[in-house]
Amino acid sequence: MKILLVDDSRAIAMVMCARLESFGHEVRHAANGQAAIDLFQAEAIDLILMDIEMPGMNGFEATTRIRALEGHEPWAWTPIIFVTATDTDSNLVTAIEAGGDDFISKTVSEAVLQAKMKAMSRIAALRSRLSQANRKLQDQANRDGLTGLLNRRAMDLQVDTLWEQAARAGRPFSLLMVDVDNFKRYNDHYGHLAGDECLRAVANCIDHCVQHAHDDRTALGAFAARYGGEEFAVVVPDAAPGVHAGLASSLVEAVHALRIPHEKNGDFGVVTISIGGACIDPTAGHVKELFRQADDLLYKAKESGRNRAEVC
Ligand SMILES: Nc1nc2c(ncn2[C@@H]2O[C@H](COP(=O)(O)OP(=O)(O)OP(=O)(O)O)[C@@H](O)[C@H]2O)c(=O)[nH]1
Repeated sequence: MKILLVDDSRAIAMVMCARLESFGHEVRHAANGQAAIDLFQAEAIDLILMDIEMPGMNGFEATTRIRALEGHEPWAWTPIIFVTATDTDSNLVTAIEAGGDDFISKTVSEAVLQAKMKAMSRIAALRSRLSQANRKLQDQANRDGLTGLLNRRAMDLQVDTLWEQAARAGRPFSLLMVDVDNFKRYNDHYGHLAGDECLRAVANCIDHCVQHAHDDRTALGAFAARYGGEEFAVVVPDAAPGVHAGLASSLVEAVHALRIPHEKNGDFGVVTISIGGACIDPTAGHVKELFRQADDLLYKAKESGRNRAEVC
């Protein structure tokens, strides 16, 4: 384990370091609370042994601050054991209240010190596995099972946040509604499984283009989501004028260029998409208005012959 030892006494720290290193641990030493926080932020620490009385920031305050830092990351938790010369009841209570997990005396025997750390590292490992599993679950809950894009629920949540940010910054907000053309006929002709495969390929193509626009900074922060069925949404939260129109055209071209056969898609002969795109000033309208405008324009793109984008 990488252990952060926080103690203002150089002599005690040297003895402790030697003991811990003899158990096979890697030790970092901080001489006060602030130095401990700096080291905690700079390195991946597995366990903290925290002194209480120190000049400047004491161990209780350092612990409270470390817990606050961990609060920004769901499920983050580093075991903190207070090590003190005065193991009074009130010190113990304050230590636990500050976010500490255990309390040992500076004169603790080697066997007890080693056993305590073993127990804490076991809990920390369990917690870390739980945290990974939760992150994975959270990610799965946000993704559409077929295409791997963000699902509608996750998109709605992101749009709410990004919309408010754009309103505060006075930036325009764009949305593209993307729909696969004559997709019912595709399913009817090639079968539902082939339809699934086709949706995956189209989603992948859209995602790739949008990611590219994000990476080359023409549409920073843009992302694609599966809106439902054979419909996708592309959110462009920070677009310079005309960016959403350019992105819409490139999506139409890119999906056409996939050349996925679709005999029942009019004269096109391949899978195509239609797009309705809108851009509005968030301070002057409601997000529902953005979706309504994009939907109306998607309808217009369908009416005008499909395989095209209608954008305002
Ligand atoms: N294979 C497959 N089909 C889906 C999925 N979700 C929706 N669909 C199908 O998508 C089709 C959409 O049909 P419509 O809404 O009539 O639209 P369309 O045939 O694409 O016609 P236009 O939009 O007017 O070009 C329906 O047949 C749905 O069953 C899916 O996950 N997999």
